[in-house]
Amino acid sequence: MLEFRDVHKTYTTPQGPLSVLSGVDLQLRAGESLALMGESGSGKSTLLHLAAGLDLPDRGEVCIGKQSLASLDEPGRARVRRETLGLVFQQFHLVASLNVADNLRLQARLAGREDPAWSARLLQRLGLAGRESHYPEQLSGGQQQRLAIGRALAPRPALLLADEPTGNLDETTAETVLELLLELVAESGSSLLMVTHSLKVAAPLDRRLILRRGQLLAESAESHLPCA
Ligand SMILES: Nc1ncnc2c1ncn2[C@@H]1O[C@H](COP(=O)(O)OP(=O)(O)OP(=O)(O)O)[C@@H](O)[C@H]1O
Repeated sequence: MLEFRDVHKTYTTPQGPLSVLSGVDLQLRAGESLALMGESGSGKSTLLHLAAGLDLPDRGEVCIGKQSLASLDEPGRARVRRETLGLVFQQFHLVASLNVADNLRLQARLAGREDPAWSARLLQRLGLAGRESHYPEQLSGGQQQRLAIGRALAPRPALLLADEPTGNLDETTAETVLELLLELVAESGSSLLMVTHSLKVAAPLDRRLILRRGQLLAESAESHLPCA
């Protein structure tokens, strides 16, 4: 579903080149869920941006399905994002001028895959049935993030990319939102790549990988590393 092959990424900064990823290999199979962990600044968001084709590697290849993202032009990558990916970020990025029902159907409409029965089920499962005509500002933080998750999953994307999706929520709300996210990802049949700082958040996912010094390590390898 998603593959990184020997991916390198270096940013140019006023202080000189900053190498963030140096030889990342990753395979995520259809229906699989993977937590991407690592210290602040280790490159997790960079990796997620490359997976979404929002940025390109300096070396190596990122493929979604059999499609190499670097072989597409920007409109081609935008099409892959629209048709194949769901994105959820720490900030909810809801459209303030659209009500709950219209926010929910936005992504599915853009992907050309509206499914009223699935949308109605999502609304129910998100606890937002009856709130269709409300606007984002009338919802709590947890409700807004549930809506953002529902919007991303409305087209049943092959892959959901989530960057700290519960990072802006209090602990209790975060737990219920995460549980719901995992249930709906399973129902939708999507693969999941989720960035998180939290071992507790990562625990229920199929696999956990840690980004450290530009490379991906299996969770168990972390404890065998020499001191930094
Ligand atoms: N556009 C950019 N130009 C220059 N440096 C960047 C750019 N984007 C990120 N960086 C740097 O690359 C490194 C990795 O950043 P990234 O945001 O991927 O880390 P992260 O693991 O997601 O961090 P956090 O957990 O704090 O969100 C950081 O040192 C950051 O300052």
